Amino acid sequence: MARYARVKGSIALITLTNPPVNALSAAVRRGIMESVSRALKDEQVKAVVFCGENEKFCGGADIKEFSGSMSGPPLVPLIHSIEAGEKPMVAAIEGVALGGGLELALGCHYRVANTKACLGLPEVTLGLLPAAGGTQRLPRLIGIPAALELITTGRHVSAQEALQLGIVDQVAQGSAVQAAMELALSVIGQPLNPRRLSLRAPVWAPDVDGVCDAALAQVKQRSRGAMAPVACVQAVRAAAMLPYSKGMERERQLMDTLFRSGQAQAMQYAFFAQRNAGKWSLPNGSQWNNTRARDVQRAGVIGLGTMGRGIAVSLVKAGISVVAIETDAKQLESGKKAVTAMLQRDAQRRGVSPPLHLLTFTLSFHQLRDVDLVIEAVFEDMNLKKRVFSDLCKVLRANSLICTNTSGLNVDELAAVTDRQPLVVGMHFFAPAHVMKLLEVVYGARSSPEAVATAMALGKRIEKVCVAVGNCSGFVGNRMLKLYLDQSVYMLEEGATPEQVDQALEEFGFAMGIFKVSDLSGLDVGWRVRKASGLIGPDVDPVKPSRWRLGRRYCPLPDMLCQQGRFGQKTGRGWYLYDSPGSKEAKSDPEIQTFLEDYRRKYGIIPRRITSQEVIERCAFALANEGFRILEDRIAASPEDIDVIYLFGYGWPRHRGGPMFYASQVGLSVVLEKLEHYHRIHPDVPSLEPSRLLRRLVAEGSPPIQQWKSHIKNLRSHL
Ligand SMILES: CCCCCCCCCCCCC[C@H](O)CC(=O)SCCNC(=O)CCNC(=O)[C@H](O)C(C)(C)COP(=O)(O)OP(=O)(O)OC[C@H]1O[C@@H](n2cnc3c(N)ncnc32)[C@H](O)[C@@H]1OP(=O)(O)O
Repeated sequence: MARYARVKGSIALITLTNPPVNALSAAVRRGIMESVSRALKDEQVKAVVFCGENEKFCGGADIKEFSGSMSGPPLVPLIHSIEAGEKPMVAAIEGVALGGGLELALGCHYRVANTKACLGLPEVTLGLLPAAGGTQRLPRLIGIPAALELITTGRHVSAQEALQLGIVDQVAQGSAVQAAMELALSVIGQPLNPRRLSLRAPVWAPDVDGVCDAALAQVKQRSRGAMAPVACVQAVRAAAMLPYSKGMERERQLMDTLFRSGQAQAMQYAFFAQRNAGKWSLPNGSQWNNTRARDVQRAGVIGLGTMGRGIAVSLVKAGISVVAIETDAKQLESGKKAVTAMLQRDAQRRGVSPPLHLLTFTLSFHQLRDVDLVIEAVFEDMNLKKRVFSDLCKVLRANSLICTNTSGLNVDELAAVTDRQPLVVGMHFFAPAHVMKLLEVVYGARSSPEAVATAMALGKRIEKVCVAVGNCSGFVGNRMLKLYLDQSVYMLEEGATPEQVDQALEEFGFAMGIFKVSDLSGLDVGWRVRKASGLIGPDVDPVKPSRWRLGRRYCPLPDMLCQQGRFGQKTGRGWYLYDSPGSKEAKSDPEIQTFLEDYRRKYGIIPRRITSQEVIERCAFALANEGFRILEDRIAASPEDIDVIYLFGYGWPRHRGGPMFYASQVGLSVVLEKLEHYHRIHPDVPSLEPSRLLRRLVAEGSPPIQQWKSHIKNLRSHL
């Protein structure tokens, strides 16, 4: 899996051949080893150039191999043999040089990239560190601070930035391979020791300890509880303090620990889950590779509130013309100002001009007559949305798609008011829509595969991580979220404080606890939904609202907060206190403590101590349990899809893989036992009753998550 050729008389060209990204599988490593040895032996060969097939240098180690028993020549000695070779070795970097790919290039004596190349050490995003010498060679090449930044973030850099940092020696306008061969010819006979990074002394920098300590504090704050960023700092610190061979030992020890950690498994699972989500399938057998998406050149966006603005920005940035509609001139004007400002800020950051010519702002539905697709983003009200949908049918071309950005309303009910049910799908964006990566594409009972394919392709084009899901109340993400929120507020009733619950969740790895997130999103949003669904009405006692509604336990605490005008950050008060409306720093509010104590007294609840373990178990297992029900109901095609939704839409920590992966990692029988335990204590919370699928999987011997899909297929007929 490496091709050897002699070119220009004296150059050995070694081409890595393992499409699509020339990952360093055992076969590729063997191919490189044999080719290097051949080049070193061949007296005609005076220099060696490495490149990758299809203009992609190398995407790094083959991640799939990490989950099996690794065989073939190990990478570290292989790269060492390249560096130690007595002929100049030049890396010709086109496309990507990532992870082990860049480490291979760092083992070469020279590096040439073409203008489109991108380079990086993204191992940290897989729960690992660059363990083929990357943590020792890169600091010796570009210094401690720059290496720390690249290794702890896993950021990709352009060829131009790589040149400025000193990672590459040259950027070629055309072919990097041609340029590398010319460079190779020009350096024949020159001493190689100064080019061998491993021979360089540890890197001196003023106050190395201080720099590393600051980096450590930063990574701990940024990725709570994640081991890999911490290990990356420790390995780079070793490059500053120790000779190369000792630094390599440290790199290896740290990698061993990470490699065996559940976190690395979780993050590698997340890597593949994200890519598999794009390979959607519908219950009728239509799927990503047998359905054609339609081309979308022009789109309409109805409603320029927070969501509509973000959606319009995302579309325009991808080069799609947008007709943006509002019903009232004042709202249209303020929407126009906001969208324009967002595009201008983005363009300024990227040093380009804002694509404002792609935007039309109008009050008239008639301007939509030529669009290929419309995304409705009006207020979350079924009747209003139905009116918009039937109005759209009067002006749209017969073959234009209608998409709704509802966060949980019935897509079939909306489709039923149109003249084109097959062309109606949900596109559930997350706020702010131009920032958040997740898009749930919701297919209804009558949505055509073509409509789903079109929404998925459009989502990909605007750089979203898209997951196709079935139609049910709340779809996947919000259906599960409801139960997570329920558990959180029940724990407040039972004795916890918002601070305790949030702290437990943040220690688990969430960037923000659930109560801080609720304050950020606005408590009035859920209040309105509960009113619309009939959970709150005139028959509810305003003094002592019932804790039992629609046949199950109900916690009125969030409603009571809203009645006090505590809507969260926007009103300066919610579960926490803020200095002023709109400010972001959450402070404990003694009034909330008193409010909770009064509440418990009123209902005769004796508060008890709730541990962090209970918080995590009740929240995470309630989520996973509903995930199992979602799989039973065929609303999600796989546990991976559910996990991707939680990773990209709900801040689930990546080093925990997602709620379904977490359940598999904890052990399905443990999850089952815990749910049985909590359901016994809280029989009035039906969602804690273990799902049938969970019971079945445990009965089947708790297969690994990768096998659930086939078990679900077999089990479904028995359920
Ligand atoms: C028992 C104890 C032992 C402990 C000690 C062990 C020590 C072992 C020493 C190991 C040495 C370490 C070496 C190194 O430091 C480690 C690494 O290199 S880890 C890998 C680092 N590389 C990456 O993280 C890059 C990952 N890939 C990407 O970011 C992107 O794929 C891309 C390269 C930017 C391309 O993006 P796109 O064009 O958008 O394409 P896709 O992302 O859709 O990918 C296409 C296709 O390729 C598959 N793929 C991509 N990269 C890899 C890879 N590195 N390995 C395997 N497969 C890869 C991807 O899954 C897609 O597959 P498909 O979905 O099409 O099937």
